[in-house]
Amino acid sequence: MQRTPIIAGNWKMHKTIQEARDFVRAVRSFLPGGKVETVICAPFTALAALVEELHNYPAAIGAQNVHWEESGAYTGEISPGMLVEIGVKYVIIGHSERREYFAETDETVNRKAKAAFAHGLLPIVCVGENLEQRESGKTKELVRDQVIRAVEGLSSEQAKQLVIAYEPVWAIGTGKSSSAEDAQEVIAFIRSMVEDAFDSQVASQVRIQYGGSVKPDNIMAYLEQPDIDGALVGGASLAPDSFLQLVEAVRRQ
Ligand SMILES: O=C(CO)COP(=O)(O)O
Repeated sequence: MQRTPIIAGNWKMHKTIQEARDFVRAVRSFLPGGKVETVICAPFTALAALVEELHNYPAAIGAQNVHWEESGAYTGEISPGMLVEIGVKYVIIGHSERREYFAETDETVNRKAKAAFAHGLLPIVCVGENLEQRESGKTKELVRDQVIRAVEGLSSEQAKQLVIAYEPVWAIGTGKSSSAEDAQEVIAFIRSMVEDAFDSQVASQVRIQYGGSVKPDNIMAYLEQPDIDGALVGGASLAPDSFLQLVEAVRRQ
């Protein structure tokens, strides 16, 4: 089963609407279609403008969070239907920054993933260990729990469309990326967890990215690994040049 690699920029809390427009105007005519899927995950305020700017260009837009309810007394939250209404296709769920600073749990990740699928949004579910967990040899145990709990109750059809991002917390924004071999080992393990939870067909179709200090000069090493289907990129997705270099690396793969 050939999986289309997916390169996603996670802008986190960066870029005003105008900055977002300037960015995509600089990159959009260089985006390849077909062999690579390009996604930009932007702050809520910039999403509608990005959808408009990228109309007829080969890139999808993602949000960085979503609530599981469709409406209600949830001050400050955004529902799946609201994102779909403006043309958003993906949503990052369970990023380690949300788990750490905003009390995201495996349970809320699961609720959000189910709600996203129910409304036609595709989740990019983030998992990954922190330094202490890694140093005490708990990486696989932790990642297994996060994956199994995230996919609970999803149908096989939904699970096939899932994107999982393996992002070791100690590698995020630190410049200390995981070695490609270590990332491959954990990502192959995640794929085997998906097989246990569903079946081998689902496991061969689910796309699993690496994230954590990915840059144009190290992305190739990850892409050469058999189970790594692209990258979720923070810092290096913020400048048009480095973003395009990352996309180009995936296209050439
Ligand atoms: O958190 C990340 C993507 O979601 C990774 O961030 P950096 O690429 O800046 O390390």
